[in-house]
Amino acid sequence: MGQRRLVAGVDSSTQSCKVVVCDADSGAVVRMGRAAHPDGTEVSADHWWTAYTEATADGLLDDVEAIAVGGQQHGMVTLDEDDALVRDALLWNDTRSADAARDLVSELGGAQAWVDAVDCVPVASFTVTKLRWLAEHEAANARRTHTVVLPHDWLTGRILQQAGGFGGWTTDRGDASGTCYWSALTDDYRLDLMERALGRAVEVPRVLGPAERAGVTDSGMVVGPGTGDNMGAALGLGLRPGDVVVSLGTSGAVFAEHDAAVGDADGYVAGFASATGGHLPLACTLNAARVLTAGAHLLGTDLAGLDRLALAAEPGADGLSLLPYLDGERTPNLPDATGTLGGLTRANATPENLARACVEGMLCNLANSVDALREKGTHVERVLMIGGASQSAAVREVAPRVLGAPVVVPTPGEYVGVGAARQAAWVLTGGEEPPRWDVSLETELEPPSGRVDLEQDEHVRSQYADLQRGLYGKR
Ligand SMILES: Nc1ncnc2c1ncn2[C@@H]1O[C@H](COP(=O)(O)OP(=O)(O)O)[C@@H](O)[C@H]1O
Ligand SMILES: O=C(CO)[C@@H](O)[C@H](O)COP(=O)(O)O
Repeated sequence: MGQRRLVAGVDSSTQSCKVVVCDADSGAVVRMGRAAHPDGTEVSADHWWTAYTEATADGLLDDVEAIAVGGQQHGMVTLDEDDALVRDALLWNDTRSADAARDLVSELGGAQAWVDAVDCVPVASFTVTKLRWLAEHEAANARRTHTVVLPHDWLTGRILQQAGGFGGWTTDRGDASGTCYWSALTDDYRLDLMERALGRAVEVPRVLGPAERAGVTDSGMVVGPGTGDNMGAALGLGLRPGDVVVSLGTSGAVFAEHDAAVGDADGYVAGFASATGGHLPLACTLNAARVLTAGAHLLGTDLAGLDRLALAAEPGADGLSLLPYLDGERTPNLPDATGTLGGLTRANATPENLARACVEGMLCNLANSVDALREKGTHVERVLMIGGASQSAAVREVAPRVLGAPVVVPTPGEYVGVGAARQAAWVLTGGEEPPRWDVSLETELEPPSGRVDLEQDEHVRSQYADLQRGLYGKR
């Protein structure tokens, strides 16, 4: 038998850094490490390096031949001419650039003009809006900025700076497409849009091909291009036509592989690029798994307790609905919104109903994103549900009903990390396609089809939609 070859994938996400070491042929996870990131929407990139170092301590990367990094998308990492950090990174969930987003949209001539340019409508999450905020609020930092990179670009470069082999900053199509100054329509930068935001164009990372090397360390470890975390998850899951991913991490992300741009001037679906050379239309909420932790906290219980309570309530929580905009919201674009509990009466004011409303509210918000993808021509044959909150029993009960599609839960795993590792294996072995790695399923959940069930499910969606419309006048 030939010797086993090892590759590693990193998921440097909002809440933590997870590193998986996989068998390059089969994708089997051999070992893994993790470390926490600090909370907050403004974080020094140095923390990501500290967490990566901690997660890979004690020889985790021994004998690893190639590595790639998947990272939280959009974060603005500013570097001076010596590549030192100018300021803390502003993350995807930092909403201070909401006014900048509005200004940029109107200055270019409206949402359609942005869709024509980069297939995305800027919202506070996107890097271009953070650059405008920097120019308007921190002129000295804006002037010191020589290069702008994304979280995964920074960690990839830092690995090479530390271990030898750094040849300049790099990125990939997937993550670059989340800046709004790189276009998946033309596969090229739109530095005029960066200049519009920041007042001048600065250095940007070189965009590598899907299986191109970012570098090789002194010890001979190949470093892949890496990608955004959602593009990494798509690679890790090996999506087939009809698959739509609903990822319930800090963010709620809904996406599918596509062979063409989507062009959504309503701004629900962003026209991102995939890590394999195609498109990855994606709708993303700021509020997902942490709605459940907040709900549990409110009820004085833990996540298992929240599950028990939610499962003891009837669908629709006896009329109680939650608009889950606890951290503001991005999809729909309501950066200043807060959470709203609607339909509260003395009769329905129970812990069970409140727990149910948290689960249903989080999922109704994401169901709107699934519908937006459907409206843009995505065929939804089944939903692949991943991310921390996919482990919740109540989420598993409610998801197929509210999303209106069969839901499969892959065997629990770090799919962003596995996707990055699959990219690393691809870079190592070459070839037109990434290596075939099988994904096993833990469970398949069919939506109930009885008349009463369907009426209940429709009711859950419509009471949520009524509350939303009443307060904000839109989906
Ligand atoms: N059984 C569970 N029920 C609900 N939420 C869970 C459960 N297990 C983990 N989570 C939540 O999942 C989140 C982490 O998921 P993850 O996909 O790793 O997020 P991220 O990639 O954004 O860091 C945390 O907010 C955690 O509370
Ligand atoms: O902004 C987006 C996608 O557009 C988020 O999905 C981030 O990429 C962060 O993801 P998680 O930390 O929740 O995995």
